[in-house]
Amino acid sequence: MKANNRIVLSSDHTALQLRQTIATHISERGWVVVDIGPTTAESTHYPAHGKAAAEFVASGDCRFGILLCGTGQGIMMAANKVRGIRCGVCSDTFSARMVRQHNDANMLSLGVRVVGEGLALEIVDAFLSAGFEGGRHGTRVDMIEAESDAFS
Ligand SMILES: O=C(CO)[C@H](O)[C@H](O)COP(=O)(O)O
Repeated sequence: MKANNRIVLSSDHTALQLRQTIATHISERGWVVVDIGPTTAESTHYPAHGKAAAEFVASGDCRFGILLCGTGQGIMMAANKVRGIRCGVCSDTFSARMVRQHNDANMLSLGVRVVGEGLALEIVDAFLSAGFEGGRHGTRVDMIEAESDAFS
């Protein structure tokens, strides 16, 4: 398994510029960026990009993933279809911290049509600097990961 300082980045056509800004920002902070595109602003389909990025995280190739689309919602939904992925959309730093501390999220999704660049970078920093608290939150995350009959 590769070192877990790797972060996979992807987006749809709406977010190429912010994706590049985030890539620069996190690489300056010591993360190894695995940017899987897309590389042109041609209209594309977020489910494919969300799934592709999620597979890098689910396989252990990357520790975290950061996804972007217009709202962050669609690409988050696609990522969460991949087993082992816990991806949250965040538009504020509190949620970004809590989705790590309480939900052990391994992917962050951002809406480029929702948050500006400065806030997006603060959200990324909040997400990456927070750690999972475990304990009762671990029990709940285990329930998410268990077969669906765990809820009955
Ligand atoms: O936010 C998104 C999905 O949740 C997409 O980025 C958005 O739907 C793309 O829209 P358009 O094709 O009009 O640029």
